[in-house]
Amino acid sequence: MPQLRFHHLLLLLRHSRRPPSFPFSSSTKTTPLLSLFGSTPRSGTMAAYNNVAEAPRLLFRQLFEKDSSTYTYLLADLGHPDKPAVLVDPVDKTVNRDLTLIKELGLKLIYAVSTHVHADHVTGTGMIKGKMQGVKSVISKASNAKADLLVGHDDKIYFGNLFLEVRATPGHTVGCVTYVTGDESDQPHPRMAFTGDALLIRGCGRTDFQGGSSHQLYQSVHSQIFTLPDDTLLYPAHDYKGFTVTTVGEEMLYNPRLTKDEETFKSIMENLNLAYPKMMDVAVPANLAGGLQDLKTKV
Ligand SMILES: N[C@@H](CCC(=O)N[C@@H](CSS)C(=O)NCC(=O)O)C(=O)O
Ligand SMILES: [Fe+2]
Repeated sequence: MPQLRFHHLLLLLRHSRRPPSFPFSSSTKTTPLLSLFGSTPRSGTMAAYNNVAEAPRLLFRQLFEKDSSTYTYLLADLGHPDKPAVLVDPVDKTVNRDLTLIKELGLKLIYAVSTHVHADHVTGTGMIKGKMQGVKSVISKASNAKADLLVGHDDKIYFGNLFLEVRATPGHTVGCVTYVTGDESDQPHPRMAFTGDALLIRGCGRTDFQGGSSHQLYQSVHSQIFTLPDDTLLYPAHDYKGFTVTTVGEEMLYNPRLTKDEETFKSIMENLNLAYPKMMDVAVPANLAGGLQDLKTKV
């Protein structure tokens, strides 16, 4: 590694300023994107840079449940003294793993949030409430499910100075919502959207049960997700092909269903011929009731 000189540092700082499309702050403070996601800089250059940068504010983890191929997302505001955290779409089978991680990271879980009434697995929200005091479950009012907080379009769910903005995206189910990250701190981060099953990577949720409608889903994605900035990171509730993340720009170019006109989309959706999820008869009633509560096993 060549010796780092003062003008190299200046160059690094200039090139790492946030792109103009990053939302939520007019601050010109520098924030290295790598460190936002917890990566440890290894090179001397990055270490030197890190010495002059602030600690990342947003903690983000993508967690996976293999039987239902479900993603659970952990977000926390590390800039707040309590480190308040939110879990999006926890699964009953992986609640212990998730709560252990939350404890190890010293976070205070305040919300366990669902994107919709899942048909393929039982939500972990009810179980979490029984295991960790003070956690509130959240789902959309339109889902007709039980939870502590019933949210609607444009509501904001705050954790510290960060929040999730609720966007109604019905079509896979009547009550589906997408949660979009927002920030009232002076440290901007890339915008992220948790799309549930409204938008899957190079796909979308099926529309053949739970009040599904291919017309509604098409309108929801085009009006509420494809209108976000192109560089918005999209995180779905499931992936069956090994993908982890996509962007609005990428899906608007390459989604094989949602790039078509609405009539073609409807015809694709009518001909998916998917078997019903194996857990559907157990999962839907349990999730409408807020998830099964198992108070016996504590982490
Ligand atoms: N085989 C799985 C269920 C697969 C499935 O139906 N996935 C849903 C999301 S969970 S409600 C879906 O919308 N899939 C769309 C697609 O194109 O795959 C099981 O038995 O659990
Ligand atoms: Fe679903």
